[in-house]
Amino acid sequence: MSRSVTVPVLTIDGPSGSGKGTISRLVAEQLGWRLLDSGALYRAVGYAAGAAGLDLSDVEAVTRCAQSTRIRFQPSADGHDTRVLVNGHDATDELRTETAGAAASAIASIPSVRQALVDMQLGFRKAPGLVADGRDMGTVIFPDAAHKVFLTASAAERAKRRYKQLKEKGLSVTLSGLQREIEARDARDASRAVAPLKPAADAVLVDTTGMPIADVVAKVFAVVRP
Ligand SMILES: Nc1ncnc2c1ncn2[C@@H]1O[C@H](COP(=O)(O)OP(=O)(O)O)[C@@H](O)[C@H]1O
Ligand SMILES: Nc1ccn([C@H]2C[C@H](O)[C@@H](COP(=O)(O)OP(=O)(O)O)O2)c(=O)n1
Repeated sequence: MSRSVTVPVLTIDGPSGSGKGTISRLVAEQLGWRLLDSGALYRAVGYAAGAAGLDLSDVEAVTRCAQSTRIRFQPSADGHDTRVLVNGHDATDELRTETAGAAASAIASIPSVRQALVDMQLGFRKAPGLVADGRDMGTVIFPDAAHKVFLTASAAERAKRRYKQLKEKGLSVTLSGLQREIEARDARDASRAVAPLKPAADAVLVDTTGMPIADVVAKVFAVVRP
């Protein structure tokens, strides 16, 4: 058995806007564990492919892009958030847009792109533990994780959360447009042949509709420290 397998992992999967990023960050802080934002990797590849002018359906070109894109997570100067550097460029703000989410979802349906990102994701598993946020953390990347959670919320609530979040960032979005985009992205993520969005058989399902963030954190924390 390799050493990394003994490092505990909490996987947090779920659809867009279910709270994965928020809850993962808070629970990782409480546990003192590392954090893997796997969605940022797919967003970074989608962004790099777009910046290089690639056709996102060109499987070979996008796969080469996934294999060669340098992605680095770095604490911001004030230490309050994490910046994502893509080939040396701070692309954090561009990566959070719904356009970047849609590009990520498109390239994430290519099996060889997913394969290209496996080792990088496994490399985050280091002591004292890892909280891994994504779509296939509990099913494909860390199937042996001791703790698995699948977060959900109604599509209407997830769209409202995303609307508020993007508005606060000064982006021009509409609630109805966002709900359509989120539902289209979830449908694509859930229906793809490889590593579709679905709960692991041994995941604890948490419906966060109407549930305050602190309550979700407490519920997820209790999965690891009952
Ligand atoms: N339980 C909750 N109640 C209200 N707002 C939430 C809740 N969980 C997350 N949010 C907010 O919703 C937005 C999207 O959450 P995020 O963690 O980015 O979701 P995901 O990573 O699943 O896409 C953020 O602005 C976050 O603060
Ligand atoms: N483990 C993962 C993480 C993300 N993806 C794909 C599918 C998602 O629609 C996009 C963006 O993921 P991300 O978690 O950043 O998106 P949300 O914050 O949930 O809206 O990437 C994936 O296929 N597998």
